[in-house]
Amino acid sequence: MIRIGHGYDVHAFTEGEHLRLGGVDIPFSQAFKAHSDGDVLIHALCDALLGSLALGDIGLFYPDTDARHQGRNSLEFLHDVMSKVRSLGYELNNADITVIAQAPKLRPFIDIMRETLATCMQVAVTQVSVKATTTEGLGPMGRGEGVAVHAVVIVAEASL
Ligand SMILES: Nc1ccn([C@@H]2O[C@H](COP(=O)(O)O)[C@@H](O)[C@H]2O)c(=O)n1
Ligand SMILES: C[C@@]1(CO)OP(=O)(O)OP(=O)(O)OC[C@H]1O
Repeated sequence: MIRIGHGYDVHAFTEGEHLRLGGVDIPFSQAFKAHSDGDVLIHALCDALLGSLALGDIGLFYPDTDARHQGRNSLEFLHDVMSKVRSLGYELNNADITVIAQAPKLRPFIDIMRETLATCMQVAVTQVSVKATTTEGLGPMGRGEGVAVHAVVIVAEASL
């Protein structure tokens, strides 16, 4: 059986010197406001993986009321979520992720994000797509108030 999952997350900007996106530190004039490291891309990806198996969402497993998650590297959430997926007998077929950000320009960082995510999930880099788009200046992302991410995954039952 194959199953599809979708995840969506938004984080606002606050003072800082880089953005953590897809497990990569991207130089920028601001950072993400969050309880963890604020990696909005990984949060959306975790929600897509959890959603694909109707397991709930990231806040259910890693609540922002738990001090253990304060400042935590979101790659650890992703690694743990993939373990849950595999423990139920599923493997990731592919993930397609769209980052909505007016700035910074993400193109130079796309491939290292793909490699970082693929390594964390123990899949091939060809199974992980990351794309970026602006909103042509429209809305909160267009005004540079933060970043939104959509993630879609297909998971498939692992063959015996
Ligand atoms: N933060 C971003 C946003 C976009 N890109 C790249 O630019 C292309 C054009 O973006 P539009 O929003 O004008 O369609 C887009 O396809 C991305 O390749 C980017 O690198 N970083
Ligand atoms: C990741 C968690 C936990 O540290 O906090 P944040 O980094 O604030 O991220 P968010 O996507 O708002 O919610 C999930 C939280 O449980």
